[in-house]
Amino acid sequence: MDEYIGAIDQGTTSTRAMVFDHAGRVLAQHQLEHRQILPRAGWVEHDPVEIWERTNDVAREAFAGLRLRALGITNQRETTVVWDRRTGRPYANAIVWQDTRTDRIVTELDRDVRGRVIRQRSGLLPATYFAGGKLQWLLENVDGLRRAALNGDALFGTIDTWLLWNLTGGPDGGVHVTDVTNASRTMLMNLETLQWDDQLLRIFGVPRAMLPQIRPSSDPASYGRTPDGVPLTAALGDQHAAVVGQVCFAAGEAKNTYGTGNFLLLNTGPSLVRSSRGLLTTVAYQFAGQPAAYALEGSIAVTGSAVQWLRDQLRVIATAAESETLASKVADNGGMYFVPAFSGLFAPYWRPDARGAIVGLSRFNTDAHLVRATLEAICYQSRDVVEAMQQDSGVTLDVLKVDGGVTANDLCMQLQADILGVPVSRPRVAETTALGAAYAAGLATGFWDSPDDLRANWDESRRWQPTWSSSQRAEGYRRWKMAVSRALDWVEIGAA
Ligand SMILES: Nc1ncnc2c1ncn2[C@@H]1O[C@H](COP(=O)(O)OP(=O)(O)O)[C@@H](O)[C@H]1O
Ligand SMILES: O=P(O)(O)OC[C@H](O)CO
Repeated sequence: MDEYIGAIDQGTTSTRAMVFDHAGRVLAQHQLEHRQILPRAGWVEHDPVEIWERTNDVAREAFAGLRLRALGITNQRETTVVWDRRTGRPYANAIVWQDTRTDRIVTELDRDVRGRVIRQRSGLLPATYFAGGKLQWLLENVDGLRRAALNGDALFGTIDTWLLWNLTGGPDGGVHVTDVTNASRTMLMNLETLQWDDQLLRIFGVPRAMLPQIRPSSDPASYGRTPDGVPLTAALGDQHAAVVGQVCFAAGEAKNTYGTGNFLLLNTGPSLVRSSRGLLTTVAYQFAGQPAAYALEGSIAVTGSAVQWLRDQLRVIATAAESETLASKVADNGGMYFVPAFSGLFAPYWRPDARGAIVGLSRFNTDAHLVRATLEAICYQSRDVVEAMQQDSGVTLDVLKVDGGVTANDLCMQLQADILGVPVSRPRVAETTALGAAYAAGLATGFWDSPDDLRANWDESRRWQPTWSSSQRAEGYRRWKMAVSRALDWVEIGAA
């Protein structure tokens, strides 16, 4: 019987299980959404038990009848779970990466020397986005949690850790591990030693006893086996998995993933590049027995989720795909710009005080202009991070490799090429996140021999060339920057 590699991709909006063959082709897949719990303005939660159940459901469907040589896990990053090691019950809902309840915590940290320590040691910056502040909030607000953490009963994990612990037996001996890419998003790991950092743990008041062990992203020995005996040989954050899936193994190679948010990562090789323009330094991946590869990252909080907002809250479209048909009815944005700063603005601005703004409205505007402005906002935000990345790294992109759910939208990809002035290239398998987790798992078991083996699997399905004149591009970007300035200084952090 032939053998394949399985992947579980636990994303912000849905969970997918996929099976790949040696050529990187998809053999089977199944996907299920889970609830977005929005208890207050700015709060976003997931039910960890629901996520675990969805994971089981999609795995059962996709893996049925197929023999798996190994399984890789990839996940939404930063989302924070705490649970009881004796029962497996979460102490609270998971706090999702988009949640802004920690804005006061991080704003205070940035006012003194602690902000500098966080930047220097973790490669990140004080922001609501990362796990450290979320864990501090839980320790301060959930009754009995700090005591349970100190005596070793409470465990912390990002979603990789939560799934791996459950997959390997839960209260009956489940492994409590994370990988180096997920750990690099907590504000608790030292980016040079790749270990938890005592000074960072002190800043956030986090007891060491609740933390998982940090392991390489691809490793035959780190992650145990599923109840069916399939070796779990890889775990990595979804954006890092997409770097692997897009075979960006050389320094200077980059990809942009368009999902709930957008995440542009540039591989910088074994050297750690620090940004002076609002990008993050992060671990790209680490294969067992090798040094880590680092990346510069531009994270954008709201892109595909703005399309979801049009669908679910405003109801101007019935499906995400309809955004393309409606936006195609108009030739341009009709003067309208939409800055979807629902969680403040992430890279390169890092402004928790920003909120969504629609500007330039006149009576002429229609729902089609709003939808087109939403697609343009996805692309303008990407241009902001590309500009910062090119200046910080000295690398000039001659093509942008893209993937993720939004890249199904051909109009949006054409707009991206027009707004950037650079061709945009989509691979045959746009599910590069799951593919990257499968690659990392397969490399650990010898299913693939080396990263070079994987390059041969990458194949372009479509390329978009820029069509706008340079003056049109410059004028559009100038207006976008004006729109961004209108979205700032809205939330008065610290005001009662
Ligand atoms: N045709 C489309 N046009 C625009 N956005 C789309 C389209 N199809 C899906 N999306 C958006 O893509 C996102 C889902 O992409 P996906 O890569 O599955 O995200 P995630 O991994 O964050 O769950 C959703 O936010 C959805 O609104
Ligand atoms: O689940 P996605 O694809 O929206 O990715 C979320 C990111 O990992 C958040 O940092």
